[in-house]
Amino acid sequence: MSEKIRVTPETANPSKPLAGHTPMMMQYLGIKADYPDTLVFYRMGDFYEVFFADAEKAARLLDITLTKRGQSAGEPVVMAGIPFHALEGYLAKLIKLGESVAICEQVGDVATSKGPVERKVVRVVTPGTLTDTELLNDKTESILLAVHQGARNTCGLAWLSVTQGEINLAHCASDELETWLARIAPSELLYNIDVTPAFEQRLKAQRCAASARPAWQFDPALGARRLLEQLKVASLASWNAESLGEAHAAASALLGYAEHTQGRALPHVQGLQVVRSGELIELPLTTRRNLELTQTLRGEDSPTLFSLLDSCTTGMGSRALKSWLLSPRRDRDQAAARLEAITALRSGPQQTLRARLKGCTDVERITARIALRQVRPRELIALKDTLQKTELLAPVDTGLSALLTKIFEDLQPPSGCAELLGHCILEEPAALIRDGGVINHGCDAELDELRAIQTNCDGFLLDLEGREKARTGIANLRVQFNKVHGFYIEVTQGQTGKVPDDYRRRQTLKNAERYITPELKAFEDKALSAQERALAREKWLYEQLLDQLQDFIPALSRLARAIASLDALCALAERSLTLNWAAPVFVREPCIDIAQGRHPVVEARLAETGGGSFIANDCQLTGKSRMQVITGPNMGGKSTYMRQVAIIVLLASVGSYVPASGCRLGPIDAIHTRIGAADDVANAQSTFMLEMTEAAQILHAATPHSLVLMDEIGRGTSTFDGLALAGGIAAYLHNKTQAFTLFATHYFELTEFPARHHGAINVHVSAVESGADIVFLHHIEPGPASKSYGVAVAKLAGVPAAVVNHARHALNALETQQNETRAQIDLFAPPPQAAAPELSAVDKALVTIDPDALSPREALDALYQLKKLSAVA
Ligand SMILES: Nc1ncnc2c1ncn2[C@@H]1O[C@H](COP(=O)(O)OP(=O)(O)OP(=O)(O)O)[C@@H](O)[C@H]1O
Repeated sequence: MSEKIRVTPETANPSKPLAGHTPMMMQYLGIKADYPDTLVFYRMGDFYEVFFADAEKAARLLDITLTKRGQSAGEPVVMAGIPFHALEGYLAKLIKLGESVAICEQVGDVATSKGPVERKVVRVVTPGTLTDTELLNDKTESILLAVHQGARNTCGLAWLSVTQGEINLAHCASDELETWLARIAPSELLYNIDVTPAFEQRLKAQRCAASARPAWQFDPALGARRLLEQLKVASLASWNAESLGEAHAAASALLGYAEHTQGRALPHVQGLQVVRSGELIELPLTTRRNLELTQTLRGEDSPTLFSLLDSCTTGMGSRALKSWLLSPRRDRDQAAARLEAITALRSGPQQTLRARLKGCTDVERITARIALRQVRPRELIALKDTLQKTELLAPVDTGLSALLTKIFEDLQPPSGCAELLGHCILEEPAALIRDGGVINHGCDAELDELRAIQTNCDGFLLDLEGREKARTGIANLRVQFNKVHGFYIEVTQGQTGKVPDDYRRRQTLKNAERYITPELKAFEDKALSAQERALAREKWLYEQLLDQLQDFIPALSRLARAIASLDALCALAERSLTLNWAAPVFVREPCIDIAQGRHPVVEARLAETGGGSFIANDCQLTGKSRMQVITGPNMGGKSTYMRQVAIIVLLASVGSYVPASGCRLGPIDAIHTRIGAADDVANAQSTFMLEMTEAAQILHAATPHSLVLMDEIGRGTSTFDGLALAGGIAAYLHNKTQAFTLFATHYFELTEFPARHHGAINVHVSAVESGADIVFLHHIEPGPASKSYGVAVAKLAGVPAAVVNHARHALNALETQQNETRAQIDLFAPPPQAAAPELSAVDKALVTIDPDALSPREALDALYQLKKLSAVA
């Protein structure tokens, strides 16, 4: 019965006058006017309905049927609906598509209301403010970010995950915005409607939902006030956050929007963190992508560095580990503390602890849901079990680790919380409080009594039946119940003469009469209302329990953080043991000194597929020898080697053990990568343009403390162009930037670079020829590669023999020709100074004139002479 229905402009536009609409449509349109850009799900009985333009959109996105019913203001009402119990599934689909949904529930009393029952939007579900377990990914935060475009090319940022308890603030230069967005990875972002079109364009280019909010919401003074109220403090001084006016403006919009979506304040958000440029090691988006930190180049979750590392037993641990991996700090205090903790855990306790952590519920998200009063009964039981479990997480031998000592201090479950939950909630409660069957027996006398009435019902009726049979002498008398008529005593027609006076007729059937007595009526009133009253009582008691639980929120948040950190540290300890990793050593002098390093993901894949063992390689970059020019055949292992160096540097900076037999690491401020080239068609950038844009960004941003990976720069254009550019870029990195650089290239000419640049050396990946075939040894050796083996690799790849033969002949011919005509080109010579231009006749004449030695007459002559010369020129 799907019928294609068009929405007329009249009904599509809810701002039109409401006159002429049915009362219900008036109510709907009134609510919709407050949510013009959001799908409104309007509760009607067992369905959520969407109307008019929303209905068209929902029908299209959700593949549900569009229908037309009745009339309102002379127009058919176009609508689509979903059953209320299937809400989660439809929400998940819409959120994935970047849509937001306002959930409008019936809040008034159906029995007493005149006209449509009162309805209200109770929450707005948006991609960046998710709290439902079913909609959230266990291992990823859903982050809401507000961006404020400030004066003088600065931006204020404020972000949070509604299921965490912390607000983050930052200021950044406008041109660093994309780097920050890559780091924060928001699911939804908000910006001031008054931003410049160019700025808006940059925000919209992000792959997340972005919406413009009214300018007044980005008010610094309002933001500062909101922060103080939220954190319940008198000043932001202890975070050094007083002067971050632009971030305050962003925080104002952020908190306003988050509260608006939840329909209430966020009492669990009580932490603040100020993230400052320069505190973190830069990991630009290209680096995250190229190193496949959390996503493969094809956009999958595995195999990545994170999927390899993440042996956490809880979602909280996985999320903490991911955030550690993506935000290593430049100062190494945090990394050193983690390293110390991992070392202590490796010596034994990690196994016991991991076994005990297994099965811990998501305390962090449940805590947020308690604060937002959305928690479900079964989550509370899971929380109780976890609290009892954490009591078992007695401090292990923490060695000298201050971090572990602190974690064990915070692991104490809040006293009385588990007991309260055990006392109040049934061990196996119903899924939703609205169904009843949640509150424990013995928790509330009134509820127990109401439940007793229901339980004792059968006994009472049997007893009454027995007594009435004896009183009336009617042997086949029955006491029964049906939904329409309630309780009754049924007497067959032949026996009605024996019925006593206090029997009142309720219903006459063909063969029987049905009666009620005062005693049965009194019981009926009590029994029927008992069920309803018990349900209402349970709901009320649940609300009371939520009130009581609010006091535990700070302690529960602390506990959640402690479990998350312990789990992440245990996972890193386990990985280091299983994968045979070593502890890095931090040193002050500039260096990246790796002994027998491996690429952990390639190594794991080789082990999995039985593809042979991984060949470990050293890498030494020091203050004096900062650049390696890496040559060797395709498939030889250049990219793998470069990536493994970056991954080892990153892991060490996070505080993890590393896949090597040893690693000494000096200070690092960034990891830049320029690897591979895929056309960014979406942004209309050609391969070469993209390559040069990325290279330019690196040349501007890198410092002597940065690690730079350059893989085959210049190959996107003609050989000469590419070679010349590659040479220029290498020289700039070597002379100006002085970053630690791994420079892989197929241009053999670049192997001459180290001869002219004292900070660079040649290395190559080894391969040997056996007949016409090639064997890769994947070993990094000093010196340049002797040849490129491109044709041999093509043969290996299955290129037809005829093509390979043709190529081999052509190659020989080309090499001979080149040797004969090779002119010595000095690729790395500085560009010549522009030759001094020749002097013009006027200039030459001017040189001969000495104004102080001329008489007025001579000066006039000279002037005429100059005019004449300039006319000739
Ligand atoms: N050290 C190693 N030990 C074992 N196998 C390796 C090693 N390095 C690389 N390999 C294997 O060789 C394959 C090719 O490596 P890689 O992509 O690094 O080569 P490449 O020299 O960068 O090639 P190209 O120049 O074509 O990009 C890898 O997928 C991996 O399977």
